[in-house]
Amino acid sequence: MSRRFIVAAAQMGPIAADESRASAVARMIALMREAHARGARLVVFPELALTSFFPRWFIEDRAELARWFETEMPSSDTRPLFDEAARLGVAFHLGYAELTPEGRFFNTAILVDETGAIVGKYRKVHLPGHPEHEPWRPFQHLEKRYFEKGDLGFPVFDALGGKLGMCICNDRRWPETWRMLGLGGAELVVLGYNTPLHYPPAPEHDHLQYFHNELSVQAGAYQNGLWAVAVAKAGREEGCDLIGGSLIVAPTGEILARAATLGDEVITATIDLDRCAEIRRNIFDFKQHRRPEEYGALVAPVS
Ligand SMILES: CSCC[C@@H](NC(N)=O)C(=O)O
Repeated sequence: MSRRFIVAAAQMGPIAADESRASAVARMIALMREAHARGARLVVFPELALTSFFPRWFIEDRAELARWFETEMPSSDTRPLFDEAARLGVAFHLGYAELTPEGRFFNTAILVDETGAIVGKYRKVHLPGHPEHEPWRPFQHLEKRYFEKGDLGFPVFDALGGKLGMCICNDRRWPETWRMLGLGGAELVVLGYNTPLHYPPAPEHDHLQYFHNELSVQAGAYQNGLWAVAVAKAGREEGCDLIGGSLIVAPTGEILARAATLGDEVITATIDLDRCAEIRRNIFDFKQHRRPEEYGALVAPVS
C-alpha cells in the first residue's frame, strides 16, 4: 500500500492576549479547510496554539496562570476543531498548555486522527528559559517556572499508515530528541514552535534564528532518516517578534516547503514514508553502523 500523502503545516500569525480560544479555533478551522482543499491528510498546528505565548509574562497568581491552561481536551471551545477534522477526515496535531486533574502543568501536544479521536500525547521535555522573574529582559521566557518537565518520554504512535512522533519547539534543537524518536522508529516528526527573534542573553545571535531553526530540523530529519513538519506561531505578538519560516523537510534533509509570511498560512508537500529507507538502509542504517557502546557519555549526568 502506498504510504504517500499530503501533509500541511498550518502556520499561525500572532494571537493577542485578549483573543478568545474560540477565535483562535475559528482561525484553525479556516486553515484546516484550506489544507483539506489542497488534499492534506494531516494538518500540523503550532505550540501553544490556542493562546498568546504567555510565558513572556511574569504571572504570580496561580489562578491567573491557570487561565492560560486547558483542563479538558476537547473543551467546548476546541470541540469545533475536532468536529471539523472528523467531518473532513483530516488528522491534526495541536499544541496547548495542559492542566491535569492532579494540578500539574505541562506544555503538551496531541495527535488527533481523522475520526477526531486523540491517539497520541507528548509533553515537552526540554523547557527553555528561566525559573525566576528577570526584570532586565524586555520580555520573560518563564517556561521553566510554569511547566513541569514532560513525563511521557518520546513516544511514537501508529498513524496514517506509518510511525509518527512529536516534539515541541526547544526540543527540536536537541539531537537527543530526534535520536530518541528515530530509535523509536518514527518516520514523521511533527512539532510546533514559538521562537522570539530576539534572544536577550545573546542578542548577537538574533540574526541566526531562522538559520538555527532550519539547521535543527534539517539535521534531525537527515540524521534519523525521517520526515519533519515544523510549524511556527509567527509575527509580532504583544510587542514580541516571533519567527515564521514553518517548513516541511524530507529524510534527505531537503526543505520541500517553507512559509513565506508571518501570518496565518498553509504550506503543503507530498511525503512518502517509504523514502525513509533511502537514508535508514544506507548511511544511517542504525543496526549496521551505529556504535552505542561508545556513547556512554551521552546519558551520563552532567557534571
Ligand atoms: C528561551 S529562547 C528559546 C526559545 C524557544 N522557544 C520555545 N517555545 O521553546 C526555542 O527554542 O525556540
